[in-house]
Amino acid sequence: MDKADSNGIESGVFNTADLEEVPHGVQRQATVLEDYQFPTHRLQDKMVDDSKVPLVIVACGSFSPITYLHLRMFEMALDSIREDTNYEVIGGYYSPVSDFYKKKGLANSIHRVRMCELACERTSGWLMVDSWETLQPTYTRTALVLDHFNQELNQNRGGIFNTTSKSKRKIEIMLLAGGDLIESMGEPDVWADDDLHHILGKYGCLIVERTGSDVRSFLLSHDIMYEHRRNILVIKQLIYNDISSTKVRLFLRRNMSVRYLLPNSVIRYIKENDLYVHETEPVKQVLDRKEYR
Ligand SMILES: Nc1ncnc2c1ncn2[C@@H]1O[C@H](COP(=O)(O)OP(=O)(O)OP(=O)(O)O)[C@@H](O)[C@H]1O
Ligand SMILES: NC(=O)c1ccc[n+]([C@@H]2O[C@H](COP(=O)(O)O)[C@@H](O)[C@H]2O)c1
Repeated sequence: MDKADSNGIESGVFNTADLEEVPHGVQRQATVLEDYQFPTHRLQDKMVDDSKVPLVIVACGSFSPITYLHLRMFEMALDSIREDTNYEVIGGYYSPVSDFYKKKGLANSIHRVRMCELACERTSGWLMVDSWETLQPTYTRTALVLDHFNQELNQNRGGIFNTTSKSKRKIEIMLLAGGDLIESMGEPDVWADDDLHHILGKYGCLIVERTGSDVRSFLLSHDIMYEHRRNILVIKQLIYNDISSTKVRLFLRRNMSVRYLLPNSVIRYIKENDLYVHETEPVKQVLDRKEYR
């Protein structure tokens, strides 16, 4: 079997996503904690290649709204992992941040989770959304979000079966993030040092380079990042994609087209629920952000 085919996610096992316009039921997440169940409907339950290390990728963020860039990040990660590592990717999750994060432009989490669900179910064959973070009574730090995934995957499920289904192995978990999120780790009072050691030491990070930012120099300059550099994989964007949720929100407010920036199903959901059009995020602030300079 060709190496590229040895991963279930790439071999077609997961490539069964319907086309966007084909109506079909979309797996829905709980909206209250009592009903919560960890989503596993697209999680590979058995290794394809025992010589590899099983890996689940988790992307934390606002996703207000989710765009094609957020979807592409996972595909770029998959390519880099196949090329440069010995991991077998067995699943990918979005974990939208809770409403307590109180960032500008954050639509209600029920909407953000739903938009991620539509995007995953209608455009991907392997991505899922976990609403656990949004259902917590307070804001949850990213280190604890990764612990939740570890609890679900390794403690509650006991890991993943090897090819013969006779024994189970521990699943590794890595945080997928853009260069800007990583650079925020160098800003004072945003991340606790203990959390950074926990995230980078116990788990690891896949960093998608962002246009105009030099992630490698940043990693070199940051002591904690440098210490854990072997757990960090920098993913080069070979086709630059800089779709911005902030700008999408601005376009919606100005009644401009956002087609081909995000899936049609998400655009339809935004229109149906009248999202973002009445926002008051200052336009100057939107355009002043570092990435637009
Ligand atoms: N242009 C980009 N290149 C690489 N990664 C990106 C880019 N834009 C966003 N990301 C990454 O996507 C993830 C989710 O981002 P998030 O939704 O929190 O912010 P955002 O996409 O910058 O949106 P907003 O405009 O609302 O701040 C983060 O890890 C972020 O670093
Ligand atoms: N201390 C922390 O755990 C910490 C700090 C900043 C951002 N984050 C996370 O990063 C993600 C993106 O945040 P921003 O949109 O602010 O870049 C969110 O999921 C947020 O929870 C975590």
